[in-house]
Amino acid sequence: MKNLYKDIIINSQIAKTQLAVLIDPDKMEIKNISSFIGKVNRSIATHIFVGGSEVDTNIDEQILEIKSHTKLPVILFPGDTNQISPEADGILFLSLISGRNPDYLIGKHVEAVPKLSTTNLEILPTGYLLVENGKKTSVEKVSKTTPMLRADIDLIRDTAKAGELLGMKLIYLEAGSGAIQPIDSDIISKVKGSLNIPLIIGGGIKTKQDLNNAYGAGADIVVVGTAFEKDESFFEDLLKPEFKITAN
Ligand SMILES: CC(C)=CCC/C(C)=C/CC/C(C)=C/CC/C(C)=C/COP(=O)(O)OP(=O)(O)O
Ligand SMILES: O=P(O)(O)OC[C@@H](O)CO
Ligand SMILES: [Mg+2]
Repeated sequence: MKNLYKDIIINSQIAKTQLAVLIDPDKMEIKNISSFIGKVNRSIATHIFVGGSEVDTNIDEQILEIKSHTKLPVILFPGDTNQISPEADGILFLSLISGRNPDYLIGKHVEAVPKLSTTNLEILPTGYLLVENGKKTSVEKVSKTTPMLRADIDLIRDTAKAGELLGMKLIYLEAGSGAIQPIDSDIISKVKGSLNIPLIIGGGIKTKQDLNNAYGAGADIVVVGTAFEKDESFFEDLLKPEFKITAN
């Protein structure tokens, strides 16, 4: 049994860099998992997230294959209830608090309960906020919600804080998969400044500079998916132990 949340808190307290590699099961062939995970293992990655806005693949089989090649924790990042797998270690139990679609605020969660009750997944209640990035994202389409405006920083901060006050254990600021502009540093630092729980940042992070900006502004965990899908050589920039975060 892993202590996923406890470890995230400890790592945040000791300022250990936490990087989650996002695997979208529809974009990963089972035969390529072993080599991909080899690269993940040699990098500074601390977590593997598995999920997508829409997924058709047999996710159990993929997770078993991932777990046979790594000791890193595997956490579900589900766009829907069909992505719940008992083979993972935990699940980001996302509530899309930037939107006002009841299905994504509480509906899917009620639906998920019977499935979750037959698993040992560690549940990580997560307030999930979608912020505009310059193009329409899959999450926006699937959830039929509007992202928050980048200029509405105080509203983003207050929405994240409301999530914490409701008892959520993590806040995830999402620019959207393949975002043109990742979440701005000033949004990250303002949100982080008001929170007492860890902050996850994702969407459009594709360079070391983007990573440094996010960590420097206060991200506890950064999520990278598309950049590795497009070019696995990005892992070479993130090899341990050489990689060091340089805060701005
Ligand atoms: C409670 C359960 C089981 C599910 C929660 C359902 C909720 C509220 C989801 C939040 C909204 C949502 C659709 C999140 C998806 C997050 C995700 C994994 C995005 C990654 O998107 P990609 O699938 O990579 O998009 P592209 O295909 O465009 O790259
Ligand atoms: O695919 P990228 O752009 O890295 O985004 C990761 C994640 O935040 C998407 O939901
Ligand atoms: Mg994607």
